[in-house]
Amino acid sequence: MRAQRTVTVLANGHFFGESHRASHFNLGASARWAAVQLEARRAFSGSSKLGAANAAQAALKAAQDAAANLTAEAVAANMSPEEAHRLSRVRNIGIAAHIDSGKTTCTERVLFYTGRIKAIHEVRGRDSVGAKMDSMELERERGITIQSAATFADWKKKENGKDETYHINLIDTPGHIDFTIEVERALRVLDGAVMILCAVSGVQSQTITVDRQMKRYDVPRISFVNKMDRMGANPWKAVEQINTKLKIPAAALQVPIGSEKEFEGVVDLINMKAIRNDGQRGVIIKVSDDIPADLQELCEEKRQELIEKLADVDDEIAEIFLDEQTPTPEQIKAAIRRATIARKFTPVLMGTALADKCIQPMLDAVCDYLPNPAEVDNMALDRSKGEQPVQLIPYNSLPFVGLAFKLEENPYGQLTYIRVYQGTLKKGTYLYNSRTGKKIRIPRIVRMHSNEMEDVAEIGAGEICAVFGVDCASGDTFTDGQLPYSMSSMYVPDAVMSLSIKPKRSSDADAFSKAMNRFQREDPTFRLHVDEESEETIISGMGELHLDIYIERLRREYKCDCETGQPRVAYRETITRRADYDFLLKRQSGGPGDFARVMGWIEPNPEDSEKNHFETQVVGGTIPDKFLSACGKGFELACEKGPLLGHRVIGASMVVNDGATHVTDSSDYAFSLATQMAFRKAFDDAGGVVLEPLMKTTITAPNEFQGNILMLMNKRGTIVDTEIGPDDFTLIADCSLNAMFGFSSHLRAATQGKGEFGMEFSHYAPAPMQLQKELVAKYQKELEAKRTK
Ligand SMILES: Nc1nc2c(ncn2[C@@H]2O[C@H](COP(=O)(O)OP(=O)(O)OP(=O)(O)O)[C@@H](O)[C@H]2O)c(=O)[nH]1
Repeated sequence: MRAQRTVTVLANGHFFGESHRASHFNLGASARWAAVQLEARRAFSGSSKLGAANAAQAALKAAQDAAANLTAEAVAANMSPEEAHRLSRVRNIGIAAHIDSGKTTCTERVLFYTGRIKAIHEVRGRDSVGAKMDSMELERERGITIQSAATFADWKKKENGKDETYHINLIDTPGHIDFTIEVERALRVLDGAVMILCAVSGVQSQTITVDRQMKRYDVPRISFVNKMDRMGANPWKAVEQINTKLKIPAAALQVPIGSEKEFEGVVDLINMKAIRNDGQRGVIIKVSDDIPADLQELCEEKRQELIEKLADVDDEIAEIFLDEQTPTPEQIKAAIRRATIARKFTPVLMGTALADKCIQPMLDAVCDYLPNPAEVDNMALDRSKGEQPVQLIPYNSLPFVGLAFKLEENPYGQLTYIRVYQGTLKKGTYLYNSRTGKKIRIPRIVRMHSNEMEDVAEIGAGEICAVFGVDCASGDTFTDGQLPYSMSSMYVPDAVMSLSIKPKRSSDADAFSKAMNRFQREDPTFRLHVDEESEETIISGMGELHLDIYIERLRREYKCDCETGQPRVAYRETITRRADYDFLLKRQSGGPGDFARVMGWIEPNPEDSEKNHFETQVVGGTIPDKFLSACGKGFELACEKGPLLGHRVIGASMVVNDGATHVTDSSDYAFSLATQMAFRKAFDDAGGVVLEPLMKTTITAPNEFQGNILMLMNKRGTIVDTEIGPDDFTLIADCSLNAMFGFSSHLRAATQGKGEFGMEFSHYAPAPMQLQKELVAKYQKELEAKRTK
């Protein structure tokens, strides 16, 4: 008999909750959709008029079955006119970009032009008020966004001579990689995004990270080149880099009128009109035929480029192009919309938020080219059918399905942000948490406007809101109890660094634990554990800034000063060659003993250097199946705490192919333990090494500091790339995290405070031999001290 089993242990980052949302299913059909509508209608009229609960249940089930594998396209194409109209005016969007690109400054203009705020305040502005969306004291002080903030606004837009109002739910996200979870969860629930780029710097390191995140969640985007007023602004470089570095077909929809300080406005290439801002803070948009003569040729050329780019990604434009015809503005707009929603293209707009120019056309583009909630595939997993994906339909009348994507505590209590995917959320009704099965009442629903709230009685399908008094975890799915659905959640990257922490005063212990509970609940990338050996409390997170902010928040919000230890790196351990093992566990101590023999080999996992792999190839039943799963568990346990440093083992493969049992003394426990011991013993023979995280580090500073920075970096890592711009230069290097502790103060000193840097986990690589030796010796000494204690 041959028993074979495979266990895969995720090593680096994981999806929080269940599997990732499915993207596109091609089985959509009008007939199916008609069935959904018919059955859903029957279900609801049946339950209300006839009280025929069973019939309604059956009809609902039929609707659910018909909804399985339906595409968003089919849903949108067959929607009732009222629902279709309601949804066509809803946009759920996020603003994401590299640090300091102007996300918050842009959002401030969006809020002003939509009438949500009465005056504009700047990030780090002289009036010391700060931008609306940076509501946390720390954000205003440091001029950075730490938490994503949600708001909503109504944008009035002229369409065919009529005013049309669009309801925009907007999330402003942080740019620093340390707060990347905020971007992950925002993109998980949003239907579209505005990717902002700096007109001088173009695509930067964090733009690449944000791009990866947008791709992970299949989020369509428009691009906005901001800071057109800056010296050296060059939108064409940004367009080219989106095409080449991000590999997304992109073309500008506009050409700038004037440049740098003289930047006046843009020429809209679709309608060939000049657009300029006028009035106080640019509230008035003037559209005219007044295109400067010296721009005419460039506009023709760039319009042609746009059409050619569209012809590459859109069949209709391709046909027109091949027929040597010129598409109409309507045809161009429709093609941009189709291609953007299909994520085959990103239209590029430009302007300057700080100088109040060209933000309104960007808002128009959000409405014109980003999808409404019915145009996006939003899948749930039907647990009653082995987690078969099923399309959620943003109909108000269907049973409720929503995802809690963010938790936040505010002075009024625990706030849970929910994206409503299907059905209506009503105040006072009950919902079920699909993970815990718990029934909860919704006492209060609010729409968030940064840190302010507006109470509402209900929220329709496709919208975003926050609810009070709901006990749940980030990423939980809620239903009204009728549907056995759960939704995939967001990707949570692994922590890269940690430090020990304790309150300075023992009287602050309560406040400390309260704060820690809250931070962990709100932020899945912030973790806390008590080290078994040292009994210290260890916090871990995405970087120095991330942990710094929490320590500062402890001090400000909980009045709890803390002592912290040296930052520690999240090392990993791995093996470099194959080693065979034959391990016998035989213990007798009076009563029943422990007996297990396991044989096989360990080797580097050839499939994936960051994942572990377990396999059994036992022939003839020398180890029965039930003990083999205990061996698998033993392997997982052994990998959690590596033999060298007690850090996690990654990239190891273990095969058990033979062994022996004892009639009375063999047990799950004995086999699990024997496997752990066998693994530890073989680890040395298999060339065990310590791995350290290498960080992709990007440093930008004015050109005059190039020499200083090169000197700083020579000692710290391998320089991968340098880029010299008109004012600033950028250096990209692979650095060990160890070498980067305290780097911000060195950089400040070397650049008179004008340099900036960002770090992102890149990969694990063997630590220098000397460091490995020191670390192992220190760990063994600690173990020894503990043994003799
Ligand atoms: N010259 C110029 N500066 C701008 C423009 N937009 C924003 N800024 C400035 O750029 C800096 C960063 O702006 P923010 O809006 O905080 O950028 P952000 O992308 O939200 O920043 P993080 O969330 O911390 O990554 C601020 O000093 C702004 O005043 C612009 O159009 N032109």
